[in-house]
Amino acid sequence: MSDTEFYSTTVPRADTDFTVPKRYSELKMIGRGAQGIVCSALDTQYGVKVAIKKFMKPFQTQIHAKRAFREIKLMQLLRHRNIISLLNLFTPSESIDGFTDMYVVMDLMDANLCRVVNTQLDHERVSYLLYQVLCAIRYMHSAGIIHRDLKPSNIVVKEDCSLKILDFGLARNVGNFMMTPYVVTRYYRAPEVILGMPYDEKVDVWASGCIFAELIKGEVFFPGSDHIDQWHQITSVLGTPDDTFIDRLMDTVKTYIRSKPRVHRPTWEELVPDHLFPSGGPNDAQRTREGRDLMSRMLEIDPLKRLTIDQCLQHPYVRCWYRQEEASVNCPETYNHGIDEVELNPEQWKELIFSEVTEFQ
Ligand SMILES: CNC(=O)CN1CCC(Nc2nccc(-c3cnc4ccccn34)n2)CC1
Repeated sequence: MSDTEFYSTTVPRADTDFTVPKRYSELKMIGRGAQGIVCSALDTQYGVKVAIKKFMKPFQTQIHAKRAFREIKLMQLLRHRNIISLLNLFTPSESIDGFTDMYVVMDLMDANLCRVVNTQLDHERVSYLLYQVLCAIRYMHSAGIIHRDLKPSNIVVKEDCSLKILDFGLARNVGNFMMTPYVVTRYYRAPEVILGMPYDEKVDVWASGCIFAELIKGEVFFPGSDHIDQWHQITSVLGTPDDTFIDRLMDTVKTYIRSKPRVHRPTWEELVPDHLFPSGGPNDAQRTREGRDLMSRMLEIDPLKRLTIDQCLQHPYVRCWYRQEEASVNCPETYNHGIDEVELNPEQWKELIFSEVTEFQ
């Protein structure tokens, strides 16, 4: 173990203590993720606030271990201003025998996007938030990663409107059942994922479009109560898709959709009328036209008609923020998805994760 001195502190309201290097002080609980408790802390070495997430026995089950290992591998691989970064990774355990807890240190942000969606934001802020989501997703795609589970609760922001994506979505082939009693949010799932069709990067454009619409409307755009209802919400709002899309579906799904009454396609002016958009500014009317146009091209049911991430970034509504270093930079390495397929027993996961933690620097 490095020469770091550790100390244990009980965190108020958290049902566990944190054993961390002395440099981290003033620990306060700020949230509870799927894998563990998160605290804010002061890093006295650099005089900055950080977030520290504790993983308890991350190797206990295949699901927990895969998710923990994938998270620390991806946090090290993806270096982009709009993706949460790994500042430190440690365990107080001196040897693998005593290894139980792992801690991840990240830059601290002020709130997640859920906090922001029901506030009145001007076009400046909405377009800047959307631009940053698109930059983060484009960068992940350049590393060969499709998020597939983008939603406001795993996006965090600061007062200055800077934004970071907190997690890296679903592993490619792991079924999305969750061992923990966490509700899976389907509001942002693309039609092709709901209908079990082949999917690609466009699923993240759909989710970004849903988040954009939610920022404007101030509530979830397609609030499905379950898997099937999610499809009803989408078709009741956007109308039934045309045959070019339905013809590509599996026969059972094709029959089901054709059995439903056709829903007429409303105009986007009807779907998101002017009064939902920011107004009062000198060019708000123009910005509203641009915003509605981009939203309509991101929320195309047929992925073949939906904009690509790069086309979104070139759209007038967000192009005003365009800078090469964030909007067209590519990840130097691609993610090895083999990690998601490997099946190890808890002891092997324990060794793999322990070596990842102790080798971190
Ligand atoms: C609606 N609730 C909030 O906005 C509470 N926020 C959540 C974000 C947090 N800031 C932050 N900054 C960096 C990483 C994480 C974080 C990383 N994982 C989790 C899990 C749950 C809660 C927070 N996190 N969180 C500050 C309090």
